[in-house]
Amino acid sequence: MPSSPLIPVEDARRILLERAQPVADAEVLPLADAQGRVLAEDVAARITQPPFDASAMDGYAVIADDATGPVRRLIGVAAAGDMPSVRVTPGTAMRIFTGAPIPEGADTVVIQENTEPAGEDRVRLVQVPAAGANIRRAGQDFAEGGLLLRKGALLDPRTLSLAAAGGHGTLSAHRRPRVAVLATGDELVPPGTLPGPGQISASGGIAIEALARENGAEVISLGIARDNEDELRTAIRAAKDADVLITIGGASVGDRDLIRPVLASLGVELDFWKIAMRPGKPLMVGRLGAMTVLGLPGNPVSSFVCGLIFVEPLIRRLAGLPERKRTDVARLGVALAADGPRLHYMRARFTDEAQTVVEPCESQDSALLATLAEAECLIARPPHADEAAAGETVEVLRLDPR
Ligand SMILES: Nc1nc2c(c(=O)[nH]1)N[C@H]1C(S)=C(S)[C@@H](COP(=O)(O)OP(=O)(O)OC[C@H]3O[C@@H](n4cnc5c(N)ncnc54)[C@H](O)[C@@H]3O)O[C@H]1N2
Ligand code: MOO
Repeated sequence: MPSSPLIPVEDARRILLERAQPVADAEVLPLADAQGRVLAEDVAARITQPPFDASAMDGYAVIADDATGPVRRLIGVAAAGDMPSVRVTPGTAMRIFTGAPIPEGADTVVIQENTEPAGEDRVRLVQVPAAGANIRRAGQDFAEGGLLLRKGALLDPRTLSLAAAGGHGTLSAHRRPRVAVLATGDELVPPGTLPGPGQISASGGIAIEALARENGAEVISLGIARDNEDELRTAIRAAKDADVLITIGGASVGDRDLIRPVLASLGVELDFWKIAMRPGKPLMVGRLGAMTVLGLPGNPVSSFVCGLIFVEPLIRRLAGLPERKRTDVARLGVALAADGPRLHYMRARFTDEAQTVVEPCESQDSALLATLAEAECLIARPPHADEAAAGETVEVLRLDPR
């Protein structure tokens, strides 16, 4: 049976990504639940921060240019949470703590290390800084009504903290893209179930689900379906609310590779099937209404590499997140043979501390997960690349971008 032409990886990515529109729906969420999401609208400060002139240090609030001399009479204590009611006048000082409002009249704070006791209710100022020192001015951070965060901002620890400081307990964030994942194959048993004769553990789904979550998706796990058209159709129908359906396995040309006919029977329009990529050749991409459908190959390294190259950027686009930069360059520690017609992603490790020299793992068989787990990057060998000598520069994809 003749094989269909393989489409280049870059063309396949373009076709997949140019159609993907960020999820428009938004929901109002408590700050903690909004983590990792993208802000759906501009956010203005509800309050001014700091709300009052506040001391930045523990010490004494005084008048800097006070001609009465270094010894000041103590007139009270200002602690964080208090509003001091007494005014600092020439010759006086108020004990003050970090975060407390500056009392009226005072214009500087002398840190306590630069003072010493001078009898009952008196303090000697050993060194007085210029007026304004150690004071955080009201509104220095932001002012009520000012723009705090722009629509599209990633809600991460820093932006969540800023929103909280600005008086927000909830934020309007975009819904996470919903990604349904279905593993297929009569031979698969769920992780944790010991395989019987002829069976293997379904390891591919957990990787794709984890990768999807890591990139901002909500995962709908559809479990494992047998190689049976009716069972596959029923499982796939359960993905009807998903933005993306990912199947694993059954993508190739064997008699039990049923994904393509099953997707077609459900009305999925295929954009392409089979790409010039190794591993990952049998990848198929299509659409069912607004849902993007990806049929990943079954070999777990193949499905994972397809996950990195296609699933990750797709989900990030849908989630409104910027592309994750994985590409880098490194020098080869060993020579490589010429490449075949497919872009070859070779599991590899860096051999130096600085991660500038790379060597491929010994076996590149796409069923071997131990080499995937120990790999640090994938060497990307372009289709038909000539032999490469040790020392040549190659493109790599970092598995854990730094
Ligand atoms: N005659 C040809 N045979 C194959 C070709 C080809 O072009 N011509 N392509 C090969 C390539 S490349 C790949 S990749 C595989 C992919 O095939 P399928 O997508 O149909 O995958 P399966 O046959 O269902 O499974 C392949 C392999 O992976 C195991 N598997 C399946 N699902 C999982 C899972 N969730 N977790 C772990 N392992 C899984 C399955 O047991 C098989 O061992 O086809 C080649 N064949
Ligand atoms: O392309 Mo398959 O994914 O080589 O193993």
